[in-house]
Amino acid sequence: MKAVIENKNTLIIAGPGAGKTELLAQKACYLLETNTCPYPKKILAISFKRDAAENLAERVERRSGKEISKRFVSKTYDSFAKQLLDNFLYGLPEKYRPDADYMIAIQNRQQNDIRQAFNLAGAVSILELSNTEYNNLLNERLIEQRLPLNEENQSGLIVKKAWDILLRGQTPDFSPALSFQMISRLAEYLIRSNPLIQKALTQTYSHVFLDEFQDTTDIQYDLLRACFHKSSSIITAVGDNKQRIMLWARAKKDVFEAFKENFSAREQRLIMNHRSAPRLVEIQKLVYSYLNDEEHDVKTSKKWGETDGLSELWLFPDAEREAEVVAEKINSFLVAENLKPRDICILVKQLPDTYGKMIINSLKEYGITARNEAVYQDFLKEDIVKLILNIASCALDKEDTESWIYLLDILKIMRGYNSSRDFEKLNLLIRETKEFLKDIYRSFQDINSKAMLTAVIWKVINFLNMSYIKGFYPQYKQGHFLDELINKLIDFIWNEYNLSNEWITSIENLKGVNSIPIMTIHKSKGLEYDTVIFIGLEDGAFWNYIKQREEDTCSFFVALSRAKRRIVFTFSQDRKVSSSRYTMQKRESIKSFYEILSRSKVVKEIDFVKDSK
Ligand SMILES: Nc1ncnc2c1ncn2[C@@H]1O[C@H](COP(=O)(O)OP(=O)(O)OP(=O)(O)O)[C@@H](O)[C@H]1O
Repeated sequence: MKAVIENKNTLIIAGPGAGKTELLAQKACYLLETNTCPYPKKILAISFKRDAAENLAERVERRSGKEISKRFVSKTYDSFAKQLLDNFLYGLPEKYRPDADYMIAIQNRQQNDIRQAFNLAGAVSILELSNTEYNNLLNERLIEQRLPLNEENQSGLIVKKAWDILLRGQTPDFSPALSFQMISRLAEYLIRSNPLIQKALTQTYSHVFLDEFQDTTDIQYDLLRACFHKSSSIITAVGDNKQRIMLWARAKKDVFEAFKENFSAREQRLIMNHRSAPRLVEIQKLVYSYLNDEEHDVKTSKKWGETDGLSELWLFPDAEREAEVVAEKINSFLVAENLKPRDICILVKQLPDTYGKMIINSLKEYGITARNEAVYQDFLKEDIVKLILNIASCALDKEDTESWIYLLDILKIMRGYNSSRDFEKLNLLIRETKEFLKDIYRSFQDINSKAMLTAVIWKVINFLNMSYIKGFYPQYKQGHFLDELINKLIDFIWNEYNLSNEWITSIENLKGVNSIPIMTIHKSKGLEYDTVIFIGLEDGAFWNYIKQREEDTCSFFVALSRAKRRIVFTFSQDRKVSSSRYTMQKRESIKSFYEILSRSKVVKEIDFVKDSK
């Protein structure tokens, strides 16, 4: 409770399942309902992933209602930085002002865009480097320095020239493209050069929440400092340094210490684990002390009995046998234990398609679907995707009241209607929407081609009205992102329809209601499942363990701590991983993980190798 009502800059450090996210939700409700965040000021919450930002906003809305929670603004770091840049583009000095139509350079494309920009900038000597050195250098060099860049030496000039090309493009065919890291650098420079924007920001947000603070990068930290250092905004950061698995993505190693010092933040600790059953917490404690040295007393929730929690290690001769057994066991979890597909998660260190392929096929024999969630995770959290899918759901299924309420709430706010005043308008809106949904229902029945599905989706968008959409969701104002999302949505729905031949099922399957998610540990951060099956606790999966022992152990910890009641690890003696020529798997370099499992005395080993002989 103390952490909820504390009204000073605070750093809350706590382990997995301690309720860090929950605490932020409770704190938001407390601040808004008691007017400690005085009207019309707002709370800004910044998370790393879209689903985390969304999850937090939903928790606040459920408790305090839609009206009050309008003053709770939950964003990702990327969207926060991008919105600052887009809203105040002209506040940037001309030299660093991007073309207003810049595109987002993402993942593989980012590497190519940046490489091309450097090539165009004439970095001939850099071209002699190896591919990895080259990419590292380019990715680092562009963003390592605060702006403006030092242009006094030759290499600084090349970096600046590459920035110029990425900011404004180069004729004939190189379009302006910025990575999110570049956007954050620009946003930070913008705030630093415009004290009035910084003032407006701190006057808008009386409180700022930072989730998963251990993953904050140096660039994001710079941006936070530029925005809120020495301001009246009160910051609450929550995190766990044992879940620090983003060092490869430039997470700032000393971010806790820096925050305490720069923002005079007080540290508080939570010692509960509300999530995991006691036996699983026993294993977590051992990993914790392996990472930490300090003894740590974690309390578990009273909802569990003392001996609750199951952990098993399954050993296999090869990945085929592994797939058979995993599918058979999952089937029995669903049937005998009455679990739902979304109660189970298949986790992998990386390459979900490679590690999950055979399991997906074996599960099909039981009529169970599993899918690589990376493809859908962020996409399904996009506002426009959720809205269109909800419209499709309530058009196709009259009983779906949840989607109907969701849709009506958004339409009301989009059109600026007030529930207690605009009675007539609201009635008309309800009638119009019902008619429209009937029409959409009929249109769905006639669809027999992708072109017809496209026409129906556009009918929905036109009903919503493009300018209302862009007004309501400012993230879609700039660039081609909205069009890309709509095209992708049409592709996905059409694929699902070709598999099930039934519209309601297609929409449900796309939402993932009926499938078991397969994901990497990175993607599982902040999530929780009754049962977690970690596939491939092998040297091959932790191939860089020797060089990044601490980060990999943190990954192991994150995987372990996603489970509420049961965690299973698999080891297969033979597994083909596409990037390697060798198929024999070992568990020598990660033997400390196995020692921890064995020392905990709660992990049951089941040897399917013997069974197979
Ligand atoms: N005070 C509480 N009482 C009961 N249950 C709680 C409480 N706080 C959190 N929980 C529940 O415990 C689980 C974990 O909470 P939450 O996701 O907030 O933890 P976290 O500290 O953010 O975890 P992680 O760092 O592992 O992602 C959730 O199911 C949540 O609903």
